[in-house]
Amino acid sequence: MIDLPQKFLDEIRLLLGDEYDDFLKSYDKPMNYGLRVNTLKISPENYLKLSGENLRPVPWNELGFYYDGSRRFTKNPLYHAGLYYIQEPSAMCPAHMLPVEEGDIVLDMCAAPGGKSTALGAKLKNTGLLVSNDVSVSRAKALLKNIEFFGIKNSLILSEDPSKLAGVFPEYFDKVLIDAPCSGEGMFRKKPSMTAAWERSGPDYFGPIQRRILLNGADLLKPGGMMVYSTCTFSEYEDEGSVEYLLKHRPEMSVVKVKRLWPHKVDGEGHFCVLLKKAGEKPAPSQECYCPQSREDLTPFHDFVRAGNAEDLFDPSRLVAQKGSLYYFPKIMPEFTGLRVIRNGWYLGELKKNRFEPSGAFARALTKDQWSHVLDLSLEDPRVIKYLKCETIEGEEGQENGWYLVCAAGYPLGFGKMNRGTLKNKYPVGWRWE
Ligand SMILES: C[S@@+](CC[C@H](N)C(=O)[O-])C[C@H]1O[C@@H](n2cnc3c(N)ncnc32)[C@H](O)[C@@H]1O
Repeated sequence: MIDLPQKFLDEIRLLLGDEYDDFLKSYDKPMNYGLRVNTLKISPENYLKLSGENLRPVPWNELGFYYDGSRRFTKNPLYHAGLYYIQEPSAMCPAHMLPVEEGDIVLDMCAAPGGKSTALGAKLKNTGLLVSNDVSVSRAKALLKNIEFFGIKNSLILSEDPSKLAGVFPEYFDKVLIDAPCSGEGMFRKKPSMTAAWERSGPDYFGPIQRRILLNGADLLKPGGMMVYSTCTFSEYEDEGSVEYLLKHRPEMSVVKVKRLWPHKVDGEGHFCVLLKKAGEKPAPSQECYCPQSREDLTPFHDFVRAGNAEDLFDPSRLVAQKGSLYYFPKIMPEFTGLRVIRNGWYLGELKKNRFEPSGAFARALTKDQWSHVLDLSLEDPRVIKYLKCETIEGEEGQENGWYLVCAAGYPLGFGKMNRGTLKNKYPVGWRWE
């Protein structure tokens, strides 16, 4: 049994009344493990077929499944191909609740490490714009990896304080998600060490932070826009209390629906989500495309994509070179000068002297049929793991020299350069299978 703080227990008893004993018993239940399928790459049905897994669905998200925690689903080529994200089942609720539509401009305000951003990106289907922000630079870097792993091309990753964003992008977003920092009461079962953190910084510490972020979120939202506020805590001060504060100070906001997940009622940890709407008529969609042009020579990139028969994928006016790194900007992009940028657009690779080195993110956002030279390995082929471990592998008989898109079961993992039957590995070292 976890040693729960008495003050926490007293508050829960007050909140739950008759259900208090059931709530306490939930701490003896086994933990739930979940994965969420990446629909940018595969449908849930096809994932189950391809993996051969018989997984129980998560009731509140059709893309989510429970799995047996004694098995490591991260040690799987399909995970490395970005086909799913490992996510606690209750945490699948907030992004699912936000009604994102194709073409929307979406902000994920507290995004790292990317559980909700990857879900929002999948909903956008690489249309519109996904701005994923986290105030912590180190956490924003983990977020970047997950965005790239998923094959999301239309993102702007920032690391800023929400008040700064509100100053730069007033009423710019169609949808905003605030998965706020909180006292984490709903995670005590998953991470018992969080009880000590709660004693140091509990609801009284997080409440004012949440209230400030919520006001900024409302100011960032277009009239007619929608916002989800979520926490993984039970505290009424942090949940309903923060929402009440928002409604009082931003009367144009109203509650559409509320969902509370209790661990004694569902197979998942504690979570609170509320969907809010801002009054007013939605303005015409933004057409702004900020693409700072540079004088760098892009010939090596054009040669590279021509050799792969992939030139048509790119509108040259959206190719942006920044000190030798090449990005493809989304169709919609606001001017972001002065903000701390972790990533702008789809990172394609490095322009070296007379040659181009493709990135892992480039490969991940392609489909197998978008590149002419493919080394497609079956899931059982030992070369898959060798490739993911950044080792040199052999190609297939008769494969000519050049850049190959290495795939597992048809899903891109990364690039490699074939030379006389041997493939030089270009898988990013930071993504290496350990
Ligand atoms: C609950 S976590 C977010 C989890 C994330 N949404 C996911 O699904 O992977 C809360 C995040 O808020 C960030 N954070 C803390 N204070 C913040 C602030 N004042 N503004 C923006 N983000 C903040 C933390 O760095 C942390 O990554």
